[in-house]
Amino acid sequence: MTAASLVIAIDGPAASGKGTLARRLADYYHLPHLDTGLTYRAVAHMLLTKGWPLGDAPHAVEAARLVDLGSLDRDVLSVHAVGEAASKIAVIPEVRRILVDKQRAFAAQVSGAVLDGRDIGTVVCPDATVKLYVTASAEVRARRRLAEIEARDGTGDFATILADIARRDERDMGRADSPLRPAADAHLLDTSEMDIETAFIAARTIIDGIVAAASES
Ligand SMILES: Nc1ncnc2c1ncn2[C@@H]1O[C@H](COP(=O)(O)OP(=O)(O)OP(=O)(O)O)[C@@H](O)[C@H]1O
Ligand SMILES: Nc1ccn([C@@H]2O[C@H](COP(=O)(O)O)[C@@H](O)[C@H]2O)c(=O)n1
Repeated sequence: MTAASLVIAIDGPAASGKGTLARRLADYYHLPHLDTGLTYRAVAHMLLTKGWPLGDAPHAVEAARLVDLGSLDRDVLSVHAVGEAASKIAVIPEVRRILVDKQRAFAAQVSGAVLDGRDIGTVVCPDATVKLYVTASAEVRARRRLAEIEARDGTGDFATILADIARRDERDMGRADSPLRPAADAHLLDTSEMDIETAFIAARTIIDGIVAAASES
């Protein structure tokens, strides 16, 4: 195996730190990165902008077809309401099928890629070189999210954020199509007691071990 075929699949619940880790790993291994959550957010954002109900499957499918991976605007899509809406449209199977096709095309680049989301190791890239399932307790995740919000605009309520995270977990883990769960061959990374640097080193240790073992075989 060469670095050219390195596909790193990262899954985990909301605010577990998978995006932060994915960006660090992509930079370190010189790989393109796709935050697949942004693709679901883009669909939700289109529906919200047009005033269409989130349960309106035909319009959601139309919006999914229009998603352009090169034009995902993190600043616009990262607002809380869009994330909530994204987890509601993410239950629509046809929307998932369209977005998964686009995500697979991204993963198929000659260089390899890093993708993070909820179903990367289980559905999008079942043959990924390395699968990581990043998690942390709901309380730790809520604390991190609160710190992030406070750093941005100075306001946030821990209990509300914790309730949001619990609701999002329930929706993402409980849906019928592609529920969030670790792939059978995923490496679990519980970062509850790790800072960002420690989690990054732990992930690299796993990845480098897999790459080295594959190059010896
Ligand atoms: N190991 C860590 N220790 C402390 N803070 C962390 C750690 N990992 C990530 N963070 C911080 O936690 C917050 C959430 O991280 P991040 O956005 O990467 O999570 P995520 O899993 O991608 O979330 P989402 O799926 O909701 O987009 C960020 O503010 C990030 O800086
Ligand atoms: N592979 C994925 C990625 C995301 N989702 C859904 O989108 C919501 C928003 O994701 P963020 O990571 O940007 O917070 C998320 O709650 C999921 O419902 C998905 O289903 N599959």
